Amino acid sequence: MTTDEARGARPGTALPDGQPILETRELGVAIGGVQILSDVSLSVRRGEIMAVLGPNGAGKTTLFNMLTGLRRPTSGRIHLQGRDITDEPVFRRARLGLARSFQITSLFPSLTVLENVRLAAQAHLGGSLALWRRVRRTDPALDQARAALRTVGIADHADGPAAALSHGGKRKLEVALAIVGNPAVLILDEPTAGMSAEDVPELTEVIRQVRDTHGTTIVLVEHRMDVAIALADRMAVMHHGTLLACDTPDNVMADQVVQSAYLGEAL
Ligand SMILES: Nc1ncnc2c1ncn2[C@@H]1O[C@H](COP(=O)(O)OP(=O)(O)OP(=O)(O)O)[C@@H](O)[C@H]1O
Repeated sequence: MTTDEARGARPGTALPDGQPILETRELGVAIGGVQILSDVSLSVRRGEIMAVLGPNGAGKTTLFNMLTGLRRPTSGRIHLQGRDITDEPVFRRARLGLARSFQITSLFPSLTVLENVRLAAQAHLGGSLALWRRVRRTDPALDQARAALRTVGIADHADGPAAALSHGGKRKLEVALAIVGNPAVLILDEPTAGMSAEDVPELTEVIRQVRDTHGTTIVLVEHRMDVAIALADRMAVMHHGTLLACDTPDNVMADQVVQSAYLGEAL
């Protein structure tokens, strides 16, 4: 474990507010000789919510995969809290403070909601994953799990099976699993995907709560413009594998280049 990792659950908090916490520099990736992403230089400030959006095929998922370590870029670098993480595997990025949303499929459906989050907390704390271990008077993993469930607003469902949660409840559980280690940066891949329109405002409020109560920097990959506008301090618009604009929602919406990129493209 490095000094940064040993410093605790939120490594590198020495950077002041507003400073870049996550940066890509001239990031590119070619797959099978085809350039999928080119020259993406994105700077995410500490404590902001940034939405990455763009039409289908713009390169959002590819960028998400490179930030989280699932895919290696073929050019450019990625920096987290001033440290080059381009070649770091997923688990080391997590230890350095970068968390990503989990898929619903990674839940244990027959375990309770609380047990699911407690397992994630134990993994972060580096302890045993045994559910049957003796219950101690103080269990940091359990405390962290309960706190995460309160933040996302599903504490009332803690003792019920994860499988019994509604779709919206499961999306909140995904957020709880991702925040349980108190990450410095949280990357969410289309957090509202598959949700009914009436459930969306509640989840966007949960995401805002995570930032407001924990100061977590949040990058969400989104293709719903309404969600991005409602949540984001800044929006990064991708188009054909390049970064077209990165600015406040108002400025992005007024940007002629962005408008023409979206004309003729189904959102
Ligand atoms: N493994 C791959 N092999 C070949 N081409 C790929 C691969 N992965 C992605 N692409 C291509 O790269 C481009 C960007 O894809 P990506 O999935 O990143 O876009 P996206 O913005 O996430 O799209 P969507 O909103 O539809 O999910 C697309 O043209 C896609 O076909």
